[in-house]
Amino acid sequence: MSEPGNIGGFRPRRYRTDGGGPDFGRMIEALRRIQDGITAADAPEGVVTEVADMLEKVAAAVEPYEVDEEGMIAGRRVDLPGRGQALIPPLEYDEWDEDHVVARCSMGRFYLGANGAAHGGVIPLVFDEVLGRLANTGRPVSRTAYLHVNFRAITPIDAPLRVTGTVVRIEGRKRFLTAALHHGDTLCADGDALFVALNPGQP
Ligand SMILES: CCCCCCCCCCCCCCCC(=O)SCCNC(=O)CCNC(=O)[C@H](O)C(C)(C)COP(=O)(O)OP(=O)(O)OC[C@H]1O[C@@H](n2cnc3c(N)ncnc32)[C@H](O)[C@@H]1OP(=O)(O)O
Repeated sequence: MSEPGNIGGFRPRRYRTDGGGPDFGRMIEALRRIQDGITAADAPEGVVTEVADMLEKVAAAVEPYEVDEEGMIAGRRVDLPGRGQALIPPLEYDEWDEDHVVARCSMGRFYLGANGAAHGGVIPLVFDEVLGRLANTGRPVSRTAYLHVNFRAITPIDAPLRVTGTVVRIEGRKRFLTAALHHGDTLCADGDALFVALNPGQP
C-alpha cells in the first residue's frame, strides 16, 4: 500500500493495520451498530434510561486513554471499513491504485436524511474520503480545495452502493479528480474535486 509522502511541517498520518489490538475492529463495529440502533429506535423510557447509563459507563471507560492525534488508532486502520473511524460510512475497497479507486458500502439508519434517502451531507463526506485517499496515494500530501457534488437521484440507505474515483489530470500541485456513486445501475451522485499539494509548512 502506498502512503502519502512527507513534506514540510505536515506530519502525514501513518496507516496501520494492527493498532488497538484484535478487538479494535469489533469495538468500532459495535459503535456503528449503536449509532444505527439508537437513531432507529423509539424505545420505552426505562430502556432509554438504561442505555444512557450504559453509554455513560462506556464513555468513562475510554476517556482515561485519550491520546493526541499522533497516537490515534481510529482513522488509520485501513484494513477496517471506513478506516475504523465511525463518522465515515463503512467503505470497503475492491480496487485502489494511484489512478482509480472502487469501493462499496451500505449506509445504515445513522445516515438517513428523510424518506429513505441518505442525508445530503454524507455524499460529499464519502467523496472527500474516497478522493482524498486516492489523491494522496503515492504522492505528496494534498488537501481538498473544492468538491462539487451533483445529486442525481436519491441515495437509498440499507442498500448496496458503489463508489468510484478517478484521477483525471495533474497540473503541478493541482490534482483534478472525479467521483461517482451508484446504486445498481442508478447514478445517485457524481462530483469533481481539486486537491492541492501542500507547500512546506502548510498544516
Ligand atoms: C487530510 C489530508 C491528508 C491526509 C493524508 C492521509 C490520507 C488518508 C486518507 C484521507 C482521506 C480523507 C482526505 C480528506 C482531505 C480533506 O478533506 S482536507 C480538509 C478540507 N480541505 C481543507 O481544509 C483545505 C483548506 N484550504 C487550504 O488549506 C488551502 O486553500 C489549499 C487548498 C492548500 C490551497 O492553498 P494554497 O496552497 O495557498 O494554494 P494557492 O497557491 O492559492 O493555489 C494553488 C493553485 O490552486 C488553485 N486553487 C486553490 N484553491 C482553489 C479553489 N478553491 N478553486 C479553484 N482553484 C483553486 C489556485 O488558483 C492555484 O492555481 P494556479 O495559479 O497554480 O494555476
